[in-house]
Amino acid sequence: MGDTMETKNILIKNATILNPKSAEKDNIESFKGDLLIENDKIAEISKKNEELINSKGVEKIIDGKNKILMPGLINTHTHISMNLLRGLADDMALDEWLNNHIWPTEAGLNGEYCYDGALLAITEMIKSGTTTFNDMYFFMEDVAKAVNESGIRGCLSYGMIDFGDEEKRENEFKENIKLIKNCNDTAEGRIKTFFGPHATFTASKELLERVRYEANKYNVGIHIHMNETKKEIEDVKEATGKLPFEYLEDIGFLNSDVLAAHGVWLSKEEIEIIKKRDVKISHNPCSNMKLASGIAPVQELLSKNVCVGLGTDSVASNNNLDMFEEMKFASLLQKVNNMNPESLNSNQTIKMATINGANALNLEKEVGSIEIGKKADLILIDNKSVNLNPMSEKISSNLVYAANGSNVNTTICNGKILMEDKKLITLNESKIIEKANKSIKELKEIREESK
Ligand SMILES: N[C@@H](CCSC[C@H]1O[C@@H](n2cnc3c(=O)[nH]cnc32)[C@H](O)[C@@H]1O)C(=O)O
Ligand SMILES: [Zn+2]
Repeated sequence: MGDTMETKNILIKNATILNPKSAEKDNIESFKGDLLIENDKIAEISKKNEELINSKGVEKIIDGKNKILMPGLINTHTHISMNLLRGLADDMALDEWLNNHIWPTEAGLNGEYCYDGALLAITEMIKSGTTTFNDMYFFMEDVAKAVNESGIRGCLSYGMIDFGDEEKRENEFKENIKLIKNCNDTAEGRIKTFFGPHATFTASKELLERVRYEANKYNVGIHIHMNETKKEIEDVKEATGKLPFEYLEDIGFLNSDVLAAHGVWLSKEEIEIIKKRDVKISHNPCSNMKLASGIAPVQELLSKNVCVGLGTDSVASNNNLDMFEEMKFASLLQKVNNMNPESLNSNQTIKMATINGANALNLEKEVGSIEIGKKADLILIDNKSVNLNPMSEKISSNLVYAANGSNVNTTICNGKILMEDKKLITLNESKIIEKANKSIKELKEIREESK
């Protein structure tokens, strides 16, 4: 790794600092100031007119003039190795997309392919300002390797599917527990591990019950797909006689450590269960729109103080990992759905992509806002970019409605610079792209041969 990875103390001077403060209240502050990073943490924040931070012992100064400094974005639902499958199958519903295209291609995956896809995704995330992602997939120790090498922060779970088959179930637990044992809290604490039961229509009751037991035992969270499509609701109702969240409530699965991706089709009763158990929701507007799954009742969930973070899902249903675009889609979708332009305003949307995401991943003590003592996961955005001018008085407005990932100039994670002035420090972009193209070509050949 390059020199900059070794940087200990960094001073960012004269930046416009945007800080979503708490997950509960609708408050975002912005001010001009300096910020000092010591090792992996935010050590000092000075507002303009206050005493400037003493630059003694500072090894690196970043000029924050004409830049917005904000927390790195948090993507609460991904399958990053699927970056290899970008554009593989578009314009169809989830059921057909998974069964006829995604799953048959995934059958040829191995650890090396997943590593290649993960690096492609991490490159895209660092370039577009994401510093934490929450991932569920296969070959997660290879994804962990990519996280470790790149310097990003990741919550990793192995996606468990048993379709009621006991032998498959045993294997899935073995894989997920191995991931937890080998990777939890590794990479200077940047990697956390979760259990990843795929969904209530692919995982049996036995699997789900055991996940609750093992999650308590290992003290890790749970990442699951929930209530994504109408078909799923009907299938679960037919199999269990209940709606998905009612079913999970009945088997004692739900707790504040559960992060449920999607939550599109929710009954009033299910929303009450989510609230009561403090289950976290990851909202994935682009994926939900692209697969025509439906519109999640985000405004309603937020008004009931349910924690809703933002996610992209994989690029096979998005088709990118740009959290700035995701913020815009999230906000606009709620507005048109409620026929109310005040729905999901820009401050609420920024919070979804930062502090709420941290809260959803049980990382709120570490990341998601700019507080002394938190990890230095920060991004700088060029406010000289043409699409950000004139700069609105309300900074969040420009960031949600006008910005995109390519406006990110510098990305810092765990106090280490991963991209400076648009130059990647830890990763070799052209090599990663070349390798990923080779891998997907091979994967397609494997699929053809197995037909
Ligand atoms: N161990 C499992 C792998 C599960 S990984 C997670 C799975 O979720 C799939 N996936 C990706 N996006 C979605 C979605 O939006 N809904 C449901 N599943 C998805 C993805 O393709 C992958 O197969 C097995 O043996 O099949
Ligand atoms: Zn998903």
